[in-house]
Amino acid sequence: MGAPTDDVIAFEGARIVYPGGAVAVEGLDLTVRRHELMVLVGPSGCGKSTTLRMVNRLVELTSGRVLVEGDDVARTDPVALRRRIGYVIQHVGLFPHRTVAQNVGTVPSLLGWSRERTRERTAELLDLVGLEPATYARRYPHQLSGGERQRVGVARALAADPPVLLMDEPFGAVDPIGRRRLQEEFWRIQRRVGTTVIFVTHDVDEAVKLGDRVVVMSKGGHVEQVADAVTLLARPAPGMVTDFIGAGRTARLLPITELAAEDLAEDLAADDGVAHDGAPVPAASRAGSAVGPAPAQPPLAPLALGDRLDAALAALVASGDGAVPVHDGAGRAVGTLTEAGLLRALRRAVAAASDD
Ligand SMILES: Nc1ncnc2c1ncn2[C@@H]1O[C@H](COP(=O)(O)OP(=O)(O)OP(=O)(O)O)[C@@H](O)[C@H]1O
Repeated sequence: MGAPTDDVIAFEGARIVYPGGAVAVEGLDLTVRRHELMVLVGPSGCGKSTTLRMVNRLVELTSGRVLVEGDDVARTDPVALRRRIGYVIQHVGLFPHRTVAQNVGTVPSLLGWSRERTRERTAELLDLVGLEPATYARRYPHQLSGGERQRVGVARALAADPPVLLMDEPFGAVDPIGRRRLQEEFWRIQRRVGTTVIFVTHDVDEAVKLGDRVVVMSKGGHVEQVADAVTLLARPAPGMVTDFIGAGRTARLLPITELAAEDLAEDLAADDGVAHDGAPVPAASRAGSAVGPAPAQPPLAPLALGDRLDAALAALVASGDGAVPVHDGAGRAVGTLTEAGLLRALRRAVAAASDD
């Protein structure tokens, strides 16, 4: 291995010309930092998958270099390289005749881990992706839903604790609700495990939700902009990026911006039927947590500091009077969110991006 560096993956003038002459990636310079979740987003055919596949040598570079942990991949045995790099694709490609546990244990077994260690690791990974080992370990892929298969794919890719994980539209074939859940769970897993990830999608919402940094690509693997999600939405580069992100970009800030104390009205006397004297707010009345048939008069939905602005907007719309009580997460009332407060929060996000 090369010297440790904070750049786990480096593309240096990486160029791919496919047989037949198609220039898929013209010359890419990009680095991915340790523990970073970097998302590549761009229109169909711009070279995202090709970029990913250079890293594990599923395509060979025409010129330039790709370094993984300082090692030039062209000089690394492809089989050894792929054992060090997790790879998750849209149709996850589980082995159909092997159980979930055997699928997850594939790379550990290839690496010669003992049965005991492989079994422990498999159970740990299934837990991590939210699949109860006692229920799922012995099932076969055809006995799983699409979302469960993708979870097994993620568990398999993480099994040998690879420093790098490549994900190519991993949740693309999952229905929208399952997809949102997988995104949230994967995001939490990545924070916890700290694997360096390159994640390919053509979905801007997915990109800004997941990415520490988002790379917007255009045809030929051209990097049009690299930015954190808020900066990308608040200050997209003129031209291709602005067109690609689209007119809804301000609304896209809502699910990735958190409600802060400074967004709340100082006057806490809103007539909302909820005590503002520090009394705990029942968690069951939080937005989105209602179960069963909707009551005729839905309860107000108090928000917590740190809730995302899309939930805040929904609560404001539902409130009818344009004011929603907010608690501090421990149930202590801290103020009221009004429509003006929501706008303040959005402007705060845009202003923070401008400071970068
Ligand atoms: N095996 C191949 N042989 C020849 N050309 C290819 C091959 N694979 C991809 N290409 C071409 O290279 C370009 C980049 O393809 P790539 O799959 O990397 O794009 P992408 O951004 O991932 O697209 P999508 O979002 O549609 O998956 C495209 O013009 C594509 O037609």
